[in-house]
Amino acid sequence: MKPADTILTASPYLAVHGLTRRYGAFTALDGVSLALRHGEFVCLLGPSGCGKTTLLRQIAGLDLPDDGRITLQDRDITRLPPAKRDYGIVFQSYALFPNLTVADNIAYGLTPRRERARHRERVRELLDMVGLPGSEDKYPSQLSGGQQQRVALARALATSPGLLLLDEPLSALDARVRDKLRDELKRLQKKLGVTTLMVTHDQAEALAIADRVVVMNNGRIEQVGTPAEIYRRPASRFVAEFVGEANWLPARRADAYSVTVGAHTLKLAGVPAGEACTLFVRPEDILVKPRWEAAPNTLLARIADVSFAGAMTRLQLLPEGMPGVMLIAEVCPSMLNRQPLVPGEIVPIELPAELLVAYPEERA
Ligand SMILES: Nc1ncnc2c1ncn2[C@@H]1O[C@H](COP(=O)(O)OP(=O)(O)OP(=O)(O)O)[C@@H](O)[C@H]1O
Repeated sequence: MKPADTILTASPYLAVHGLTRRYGAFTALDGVSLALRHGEFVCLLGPSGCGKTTLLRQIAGLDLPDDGRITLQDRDITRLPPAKRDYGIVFQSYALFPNLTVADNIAYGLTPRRERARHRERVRELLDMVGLPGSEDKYPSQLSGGQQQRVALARALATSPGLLLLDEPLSALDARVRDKLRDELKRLQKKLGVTTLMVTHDQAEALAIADRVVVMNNGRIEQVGTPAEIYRRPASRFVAEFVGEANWLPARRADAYSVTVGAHTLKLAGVPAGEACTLFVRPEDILVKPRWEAAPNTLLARIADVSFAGAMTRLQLLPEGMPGVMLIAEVCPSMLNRQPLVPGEIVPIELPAELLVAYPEERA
Protein backbone atom coordinates (compact mmCIF):
# COMPACT_ATOMS: atom_id res chain seq x y z
CA MET A 1 0.00 0.00 0.00
CA LYS A 2 1.26 3.48 -0.87
CA PRO A 3 1.35 5.95 2.02
CA ALA A 4 -1.20 8.67 1.26
CA ASP A 5 1.56 11.31 1.29
CA THR A 6 3.11 9.90 -1.85
CA ILE A 7 0.06 10.83 -3.88
CA LEU A 8 0.43 14.54 -3.16
CA THR A 9 1.04 16.18 -6.49
CA ALA A 10 3.36 19.15 -7.07
CA SER A 11 0.68 21.85 -6.90
CA PRO A 12 -2.72 20.38 -6.13
CA TYR A 13 -5.91 22.42 -6.18
CA LEU A 14 -7.01 21.10 -2.81
CA ALA A 15 -4.91 19.17 -0.34
CA VAL A 16 -5.34 17.80 3.16
CA HIS A 17 -2.23 17.07 5.16
CA GLY A 18 -2.28 14.66 8.09
CA LEU A 19 -5.89 15.48 9.00
CA THR A 20 -7.02 13.99 12.30
CA ARG A 21 -10.39 14.24 14.02
CA ARG A 22 -11.16 12.58 17.32
CA TYR A 23 -14.49 12.25 19.08
CA GLY A 24 -13.51 11.48 22.68
CA ALA A 25 -11.44 8.30 22.58
CA PHE A 26 -12.62 7.48 19.03
CA THR A 27 -10.49 8.54 16.06
CA ALA A 28 -12.78 9.24 13.08
CA LEU A 29 -9.95 10.55 10.85
CA ASP A 30 -6.47 9.28 11.43
CA GLY A 31 -3.79 11.43 9.77
CA VAL A 32 -5.38 11.53 6.31
CA SER A 33 -3.41 13.11 3.46
CA LEU A 34 -4.88 13.58 0.02
CA ALA A 35 -4.49 15.88 -2.97
CA LEU A 36 -6.94 16.80 -5.72
CA ARG A 37 -5.81 18.17 -9.05
CA HIS A 38 -7.63 21.07 -10.64
CA GLY A 39 -10.75 19.89 -12.48
CA GLU A 40 -10.59 16.36 -11.12
CA PHE A 41 -13.59 14.29 -9.99
CA VAL A 42 -12.60 12.32 -6.89
CA CYS A 43 -14.83 9.92 -4.95
CA LEU A 44 -14.39 9.07 -1.29
CA LEU A 45 -15.53 5.46 -1.04
CA GLY A 46 -15.81 3.24 2.01
CA PRO A 47 -18.16 1.44 4.37
CA SER A 48 -20.45 3.24 6.76
CA GLY A 49 -18.54 4.96 9.56
CA CYS A 50 -15.11 4.94 7.85
CA GLY A 51 -14.82 8.74 8.04
CA LYS A 52 -15.88 9.92 4.55
CA THR A 53 -18.38 12.52 5.72
CA THR A 54 -16.07 13.63 8.52
CA LEU A 55 -13.38 14.37 5.92
CA LEU A 56 -15.84 16.23 3.67
CA ARG A 57 -17.09 18.29 6.62
CA GLN A 58 -13.54 19.32 7.51
CA ILE A 59 -12.95 20.48 3.94
CA ALA A 60 -16.25 22.38 4.01
CA GLY A 61 -15.32 24.00 7.34
CA LEU A 62 -18.43 22.58 9.03
CA ASP A 63 -16.18 20.90 11.58
CA LEU A 64 -12.57 21.56 12.62
CA PRO A 65 -9.72 19.03 12.77
CA ASP A 66 -7.71 18.24 15.90
CA ASP A 67 -4.59 18.04 13.81
CA GLY A 68 -3.42 18.60 10.27
CA ARG A 69 -3.98 21.24 7.60
CA ILE A 70 -6.17 21.90 4.57
CA THR A 71 -4.85 23.97 1.67
CA LEU A 72 -6.68 25.39 -1.34
CA GLN A 73 -4.25 26.38 -4.07
CA ASP A 74 -1.49 26.41 -1.45
CA ARG A 75 -3.45 28.77 0.83
CA ASP A 76 -4.10 27.44 4.33
CA ILE A 77 -7.88 27.33 4.83
CA THR A 78 -7.93 25.01 7.87
CA ARG A 79 -9.54 27.60 10.16
CA LEU A 80 -11.44 29.69 7.61
CA PRO A 81 -15.23 29.93 8.08
CA PRO A 82 -17.28 28.01 5.46
CA ALA A 83 -18.40 31.17 3.63
CA LYS A 84 -14.79 32.08 2.84
CA ARG A 85 -13.83 28.72 1.26
CA ASP A 86 -15.29 28.99 -2.27
CA TYR A 87 -17.26 25.76 -2.56
CA GLY A 88 -20.76 24.58 -3.35
CA ILE A 89 -22.20 21.62 -1.51
CA VAL A 90 -25.00 19.10 -2.11
CA PHE A 91 -26.23 16.75 0.61
CA GLN A 92 -28.10 13.47 0.42
CA SER A 93 -31.31 15.05 1.68
CA TYR A 94 -32.09 17.80 -0.79
CA ALA A 95 -31.95 20.52 1.90
CA LEU A 96 -33.96 23.00 -0.18
CA PHE A 97 -35.96 25.72 1.58
CA PRO A 98 -39.56 24.44 1.26
CA ASN A 99 -41.07 27.92 1.49
CA LEU A 100 -38.94 29.36 -1.34
CA THR A 101 -39.48 28.88 -5.06
CA VAL A 102 -36.91 27.03 -7.15
CA ALA A 103 -35.60 30.37 -8.41
CA ASP A 104 -35.23 31.79 -4.89
CA ASN A 105 -33.58 28.58 -3.66
CA ILE A 106 -31.00 28.75 -6.43
CA ALA A 107 -30.41 32.50 -6.10
CA TYR A 108 -30.09 32.25 -2.31
CA GLY A 109 -26.31 32.65 -2.23
CA LEU A 110 -26.06 35.16 -5.06
CA THR A 111 -25.01 38.66 -4.10
CA PRO A 112 -25.58 41.57 -4.10
CA ARG A 113 -29.27 40.98 -3.58
CA ARG A 114 -30.35 44.13 -5.46
CA GLU A 115 -29.13 42.73 -8.81
CA ARG A 116 -32.34 40.80 -9.36
CA ALA A 117 -32.28 40.90 -13.17
CA ARG A 118 -28.77 39.44 -13.29
CA HIS A 119 -29.74 36.75 -10.81
CA ARG A 120 -32.83 35.87 -12.84
CA GLU A 121 -30.63 35.36 -15.88
CA ARG A 122 -28.16 33.24 -13.89
CA VAL A 123 -31.00 31.09 -12.47
CA ARG A 124 -32.33 30.52 -15.99
CA GLU A 125 -28.87 29.48 -17.18
CA LEU A 126 -28.46 27.10 -14.23
CA LEU A 127 -31.89 25.53 -14.71
CA ASP A 128 -31.07 24.91 -18.38
CA MET A 129 -27.78 23.38 -17.33
CA VAL A 130 -29.35 20.89 -14.89
CA GLY A 131 -32.17 20.00 -17.29
CA LEU A 132 -35.06 21.84 -15.58
CA PRO A 133 -35.79 24.80 -17.84
CA GLY A 134 -38.85 26.85 -16.90
CA SER A 135 -39.11 25.57 -13.29
CA GLU A 136 -38.39 28.93 -11.64
CA ASP A 137 -41.78 29.36 -9.96
CA LYS A 138 -42.29 25.84 -8.66
CA TYR A 139 -41.88 24.92 -5.00
CA PRO A 140 -39.72 21.98 -3.85
CA SER A 141 -42.83 19.97 -2.84
CA GLN A 142 -43.95 20.03 -6.49
CA LEU A 143 -40.75 18.32 -7.65
CA SER A 144 -39.63 14.68 -7.64
CA GLY A 145 -36.56 13.63 -5.63
CA GLY A 146 -34.38 13.66 -8.75
CA GLN A 147 -35.63 17.12 -9.72
CA GLN A 148 -35.03 18.47 -6.21
CA GLN A 149 -31.49 17.15 -6.36
CA ARG A 150 -30.99 18.93 -9.70
CA VAL A 151 -32.12 22.17 -8.02
CA ALA A 152 -29.73 21.52 -5.14
CA LEU A 153 -26.94 21.04 -7.68
CA ALA A 154 -27.89 24.28 -9.47
CA ARG A 155 -27.83 26.10 -6.13
CA ALA A 156 -24.40 24.65 -5.31
CA LEU A 157 -23.06 25.81 -8.68
CA ALA A 158 -24.76 29.23 -8.65
CA THR A 159 -21.70 31.21 -7.56
CA SER A 160 -19.40 29.26 -9.94
CA PRO A 161 -17.34 27.89 -7.03
CA GLY A 162 -13.91 26.39 -7.60
CA LEU A 163 -14.84 23.31 -5.60
CA LEU A 164 -17.97 21.14 -5.58
CA LEU A 165 -18.57 18.94 -2.53
CA LEU A 166 -21.16 16.18 -2.81
CA ASP A 167 -22.25 14.08 0.17
CA GLU A 168 -24.06 10.98 -1.17
CA PRO A 169 -26.12 13.20 -3.50
CA LEU A 170 -27.68 10.28 -5.38
CA SER A 171 -28.33 7.70 -2.68
CA ALA A 172 -31.88 8.80 -1.83
CA LEU A 173 -32.99 8.36 -5.45
CA ASP A 174 -34.38 5.23 -7.07
CA ALA A 175 -32.00 3.22 -9.26
CA ARG A 176 -33.08 4.47 -12.68
CA VAL A 177 -33.07 8.17 -11.73
CA ARG A 178 -29.80 7.67 -9.90
CA ASP A 179 -28.03 6.22 -12.96
CA LYS A 180 -29.32 8.96 -15.24
CA LEU A 181 -28.36 11.74 -12.85
CA ARG A 182 -24.97 10.13 -12.28
CA ASP A 183 -24.18 10.30 -16.01
CA GLU A 184 -25.43 13.87 -16.23
CA LEU A 185 -23.44 14.91 -13.19
CA LYS A 186 -20.28 13.48 -14.71
CA ARG A 187 -20.90 15.26 -18.03
CA LEU A 188 -21.65 18.57 -16.31
CA GLN A 189 -18.60 18.31 -14.07
CA LYS A 190 -16.34 17.77 -17.07
CA LYS A 191 -17.98 20.61 -18.99
CA LEU A 192 -17.58 23.07 -16.10
CA GLY A 193 -14.17 21.73 -15.05
CA VAL A 194 -15.08 22.23 -11.39
CA THR A 195 -12.88 20.24 -8.99
CA THR A 196 -15.25 17.80 -7.32
CA LEU A 197 -15.13 15.61 -4.23
CA MET A 198 -18.02 13.20 -3.76
CA VAL A 199 -18.75 10.89 -0.83
CA THR A 200 -20.35 7.56 -1.63
CA HIS A 201 -20.55 4.09 -0.17
CA ASP A 202 -21.63 2.67 -3.53
CA GLN A 203 -18.60 1.14 -5.24
CA ALA A 204 -20.27 0.85 -8.66
CA GLU A 205 -21.14 4.56 -8.53
CA ALA A 206 -17.59 5.54 -7.54
CA LEU A 207 -16.01 3.44 -10.30
CA ALA A 208 -18.42 4.81 -12.91
CA ILE A 209 -18.12 8.50 -12.11
CA ALA A 210 -14.70 9.27 -10.65
CA ASP A 211 -11.38 10.12 -12.26
CA ARG A 212 -9.81 8.79 -9.06
CA VAL A 213 -11.25 6.84 -6.17
CA VAL A 214 -10.08 7.13 -2.55
CA VAL A 215 -10.93 3.98 -0.60
CA MET A 216 -11.22 4.62 3.14
CA ASN A 217 -11.37 2.26 6.09
CA ASN A 218 -11.36 3.04 9.82
CA GLY A 219 -10.47 6.71 9.38
CA ARG A 220 -7.57 5.98 7.03
CA ILE A 221 -6.94 5.84 3.31
CA GLU A 222 -6.41 2.30 2.02
CA GLN A 223 -5.79 3.17 -1.63
CA VAL A 224 -5.99 6.04 -4.08
CA GLY A 225 -6.19 5.23 -7.78
CA THR A 226 -8.12 5.35 -11.01
CA PRO A 227 -11.20 3.12 -11.08
CA ALA A 228 -9.26 0.62 -13.20
CA GLU A 229 -6.31 0.57 -10.76
CA ILE A 230 -8.64 0.10 -7.77
CA TYR A 231 -10.55 -2.70 -9.49
CA ARG A 232 -7.67 -4.49 -11.22
CA ARG A 233 -4.91 -4.04 -8.64
CA PRO A 234 -6.47 -3.61 -5.20
CA ALA A 235 -3.69 -2.58 -2.82
CA SER A 236 -5.08 -4.54 0.10
CA ARG A 237 -7.45 -7.33 0.80
CA PHE A 238 -9.88 -4.80 2.25
CA VAL A 239 -10.04 -2.93 -1.08
CA ALA A 240 -10.34 -6.17 -3.04
CA GLU A 241 -13.28 -7.25 -0.89
CA PHE A 242 -15.02 -3.89 -0.86
CA VAL A 243 -14.77 -3.18 -4.58
CA GLY A 244 -16.32 -5.68 -6.99
CA GLU A 245 -16.67 -9.40 -6.56
CA ALA A 246 -13.80 -11.80 -6.05
CA ASN A 247 -12.87 -15.43 -5.49
CA TRP A 248 -10.55 -16.17 -2.60
CA LEU A 249 -8.44 -19.35 -2.55
CA PRO A 250 -6.34 -20.56 0.37
CA ALA A 251 -2.82 -21.15 -0.98
CA ARG A 252 0.67 -22.13 0.15
CA ARG A 253 3.81 -20.49 -1.17
CA ALA A 254 5.89 -22.82 -3.40
CA ASP A 255 8.44 -20.21 -4.53
CA ALA A 256 8.55 -16.50 -5.43
CA TYR A 257 6.35 -17.05 -8.51
CA SER A 258 4.13 -20.02 -7.69
CA VAL A 259 1.76 -21.33 -5.06
CA THR A 260 -0.02 -24.60 -4.43
CA VAL A 261 -3.77 -24.83 -4.00
CA GLY A 262 -4.80 -28.38 -3.11
CA ALA A 263 -3.01 -30.66 -5.60
CA HIS A 264 -2.31 -27.87 -8.12
CA THR A 265 0.61 -25.54 -8.61
CA LEU A 266 -0.35 -22.14 -10.00
CA LYS A 267 2.00 -19.55 -11.44
CA LEU A 268 1.60 -15.83 -10.81
CA ALA A 269 3.55 -12.56 -11.01
CA GLY A 270 4.70 -12.61 -7.39
CA VAL A 271 4.08 -14.33 -4.07
CA PRO A 272 4.45 -12.57 -0.71
CA ALA A 273 6.77 -13.96 1.96
CA GLY A 274 5.24 -16.36 4.48
CA GLU A 275 4.08 -19.93 4.21
CA ALA A 276 0.38 -19.25 3.62
CA CYS A 277 -1.35 -16.69 1.44
CA THR A 278 -4.74 -16.03 -0.13
CA LEU A 279 -5.22 -15.92 -3.89
CA PHE A 280 -7.56 -13.41 -5.46
CA VAL A 281 -9.17 -13.75 -8.89
CA ARG A 282 -12.12 -11.86 -10.38
CA PRO A 283 -15.03 -14.01 -11.71
CA GLU A 284 -14.69 -12.59 -15.23
CA ASP A 285 -10.97 -13.44 -15.31
CA ILE A 286 -11.50 -17.20 -15.05
CA LEU A 287 -11.37 -18.63 -18.56
CA VAL A 288 -13.51 -21.59 -19.56
CA LYS A 289 -11.60 -23.24 -22.41
CA PRO A 290 -13.31 -24.86 -25.39
CA ARG A 291 -11.13 -28.02 -25.09
CA TRP A 292 -8.55 -29.49 -22.75
CA GLU A 293 -4.86 -28.91 -23.29
CA ALA A 294 -2.12 -29.25 -20.72
CA ALA A 295 -0.96 -25.69 -20.01
CA PRO A 296 0.12 -23.68 -16.96
CA ASN A 297 -2.69 -22.78 -14.53
CA THR A 298 -5.14 -24.97 -16.45
CA LEU A 299 -7.27 -27.55 -14.65
CA LEU A 300 -10.58 -29.32 -14.83
CA ALA A 301 -13.66 -28.20 -12.93
CA ARG A 302 -17.17 -29.56 -12.53
CA ILE A 303 -19.97 -27.11 -13.16
CA ALA A 304 -22.15 -27.06 -10.02
CA ASP A 305 -24.58 -24.42 -11.21
CA VAL A 306 -25.28 -22.22 -14.23
CA SER A 307 -27.29 -19.01 -13.99
CA PHE A 308 -28.28 -16.43 -16.55
CA ALA A 309 -26.87 -12.99 -15.73
CA GLY A 310 -27.77 -10.86 -18.72
CA ALA A 311 -24.75 -10.39 -20.97
CA MET A 312 -22.78 -12.95 -18.95
CA THR A 313 -23.44 -16.46 -17.75
CA ARG A 314 -22.55 -17.12 -14.13
CA LEU A 315 -21.03 -20.45 -13.19
CA GLN A 316 -20.34 -22.16 -9.88
CA LEU A 317 -17.28 -24.33 -10.44
CA LEU A 318 -15.80 -27.10 -8.29
CA PRO A 319 -12.17 -27.46 -9.42
CA GLU A 320 -10.80 -31.04 -9.36
CA GLY A 321 -7.92 -31.47 -6.93
CA MET A 322 -8.95 -28.43 -4.85
CA PRO A 323 -11.19 -29.89 -2.14
CA GLY A 324 -13.46 -27.35 -0.47
CA VAL A 325 -12.90 -24.67 -3.14
CA MET A 326 -15.78 -23.25 -5.11
CA LEU A 327 -15.15 -20.64 -7.78
CA ILE A 328 -17.58 -18.18 -9.28
CA ALA A 329 -16.87 -17.52 -12.94
CA GLU A 330 -18.59 -15.17 -15.33
CA VAL A 331 -18.30 -16.08 -18.98
CA CYS A 332 -19.61 -14.54 -22.14
CA PRO A 333 -21.39 -17.44 -23.91
CA SER A 334 -20.83 -16.03 -27.38
CA MET A 335 -17.06 -16.14 -26.80
CA LEU A 336 -17.03 -19.83 -26.00
CA ASN A 337 -17.91 -21.18 -29.42
CA ARG A 338 -19.38 -24.37 -27.97
CA GLN A 339 -22.60 -26.02 -26.79
CA PRO A 340 -24.32 -24.39 -23.78
CA LEU A 341 -22.73 -25.08 -20.42
CA VAL A 342 -24.76 -27.41 -18.20
CA PRO A 343 -24.54 -28.42 -14.54
CA GLY A 344 -22.57 -31.63 -13.99
CA GLU A 345 -20.33 -31.04 -17.02
CA ILE A 346 -16.55 -31.13 -16.56
CA VAL A 347 -14.81 -28.21 -18.28
CA PRO A 348 -11.18 -27.10 -18.58
CA ILE A 349 -10.55 -23.74 -16.94
CA GLU A 350 -7.57 -21.43 -16.78
CA LEU A 351 -6.69 -19.10 -13.92
CA PRO A 352 -4.48 -16.68 -15.87
CA ALA A 353 -1.14 -16.10 -14.12
CA GLU A 354 -1.12 -12.35 -14.82
CA LEU A 355 -4.57 -11.89 -13.26
CA LEU A 356 -3.96 -13.77 -10.00
CA VAL A 357 -2.94 -11.74 -6.95
CA ALA A 358 -1.65 -13.27 -3.71
CA TYR A 359 -2.25 -11.41 -0.44
CA PRO A 360 -0.32 -12.25 2.72
CA GLU A 361 -2.35 -14.33 5.14
CA GLU A 362 -1.94 -11.85 8.04
CA ARG A 363 -3.98 -9.21 6.17
CA ALA A 364 -6.99 -11.48 6.12
N1 LIG B 1 -20.24 14.45 16.10
C1 LIG B 1 -19.83 13.20 16.32
N2 LIG B 1 -19.67 12.72 17.57
C2 LIG B 1 -19.22 11.47 17.79
N3 LIG B 1 -18.88 10.59 16.81
C3 LIG B 1 -19.01 11.01 15.55
C4 LIG B 1 -19.48 12.33 15.23
N4 LIG B 1 -19.50 12.45 13.88
C5 LIG B 1 -19.08 11.26 13.40
N5 LIG B 1 -18.77 10.40 14.38
C6 LIG B 1 -18.28 9.03 14.21
O1 LIG B 1 -17.16 9.07 13.33
C7 LIG B 1 -17.20 7.94 12.47
C8 LIG B 1 -17.12 8.39 11.05
O2 LIG B 1 -18.33 9.03 10.70
P1 LIG B 1 -18.62 9.52 9.22
O3 LIG B 1 -19.96 10.17 9.23
O4 LIG B 1 -17.47 10.30 8.72
O5 LIG B 1 -18.69 8.14 8.45
P2 LIG B 1 -19.03 7.86 6.94
O6 LIG B 1 -17.89 7.11 6.39
O7 LIG B 1 -19.42 9.12 6.27
O8 LIG B 1 -20.27 6.88 7.08
P3 LIG B 1 -21.74 6.93 6.45
O9 LIG B 1 -21.59 6.38 5.06
O10 LIG B 1 -22.53 6.04 7.35
O11 LIG B 1 -22.19 8.35 6.49
C9 LIG B 1 -18.46 7.16 12.80
O12 LIG B 1 -18.14 6.07 13.62
C10 LIG B 1 -19.32 8.16 13.54
O13 LIG B 1 -20.14 7.52 14.49
